[in-house]
Amino acid sequence: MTNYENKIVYDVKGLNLWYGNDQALKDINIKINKNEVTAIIGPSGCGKSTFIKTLNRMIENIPGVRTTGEIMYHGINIFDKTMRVEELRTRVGMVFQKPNPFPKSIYENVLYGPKIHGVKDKQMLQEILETSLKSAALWDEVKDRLHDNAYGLSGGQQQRLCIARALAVQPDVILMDEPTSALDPIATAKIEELIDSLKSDYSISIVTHSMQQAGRISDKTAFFLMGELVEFGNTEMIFSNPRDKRTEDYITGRFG
Ligand SMILES: Nc1ncnc2c1ncn2[C@@H]1O[C@H](COP(=O)(O)OP(=O)(O)OP(=O)(O)O)[C@@H](O)[C@H]1O
Repeated sequence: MTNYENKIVYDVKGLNLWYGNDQALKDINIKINKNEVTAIIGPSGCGKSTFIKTLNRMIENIPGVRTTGEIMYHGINIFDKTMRVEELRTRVGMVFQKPNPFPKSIYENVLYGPKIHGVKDKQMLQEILETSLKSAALWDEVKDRLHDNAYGLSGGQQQRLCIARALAVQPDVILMDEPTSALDPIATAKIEELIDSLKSDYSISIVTHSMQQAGRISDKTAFFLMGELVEFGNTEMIFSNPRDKRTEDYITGRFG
């Protein structure tokens, strides 16, 4: 394998997806790299959420969904019978638009996954707790109240807790579906800083409605329109010199 191939986490080939009779993704081909932030942009209803929810097969929870094509994850098609969905979802964590901590303590939220995976050793759990909260830039704010209920945290802190919870099971991909849309500008800036620091260890794909945000934090940008991937490339290029007229119209605010 060349270094280039080693860099690829996802190689999506000819992906189509239908909700019943309605096709929501059309012949998507895209490669998603390690140590990069990939922004998924496009107008409402173009298939952004559908696409990232397909990457960890979360989409299958919705009845009537059908897919064709391949999503190669480190060289293995995630739709193969041999792929264990639980394992895939452990390796590919997800953070949603609205922070969704469990109604439990901060401690229990972070350690929920590791405990389910059978980690019992107290010292190991403590290490996972501390590392995950530090990586999510939340440790200093919560270290003295780890056993307080997560609902007592601010929205931005809850979102960072959800990121810590995702990190605790040692994923290699983090999918984020508009993770800052429910947050104020200061909390948003913190999450953006965090995303930037996390990319040295993870591959991050983020759906965002904010082109400014895509410009600030992503290395690559994928522009979706009506279920198609219209353009994909270096963020700088997409924003300064898009190849497709539809991309240009969208980024210059002519529609969407
Ligand atoms: N559960 C569902 N059942 C049927 N159709 C769905 C379902 N979820 C999404 N769709 C349809 O699939 C298409 C893509 O939706 P999706 O939510 O992926 O778009 P999006 O780009 O993420 O939109 P938004 O920016 O508004 O969140 C839309 O036409 C939507 O109506």
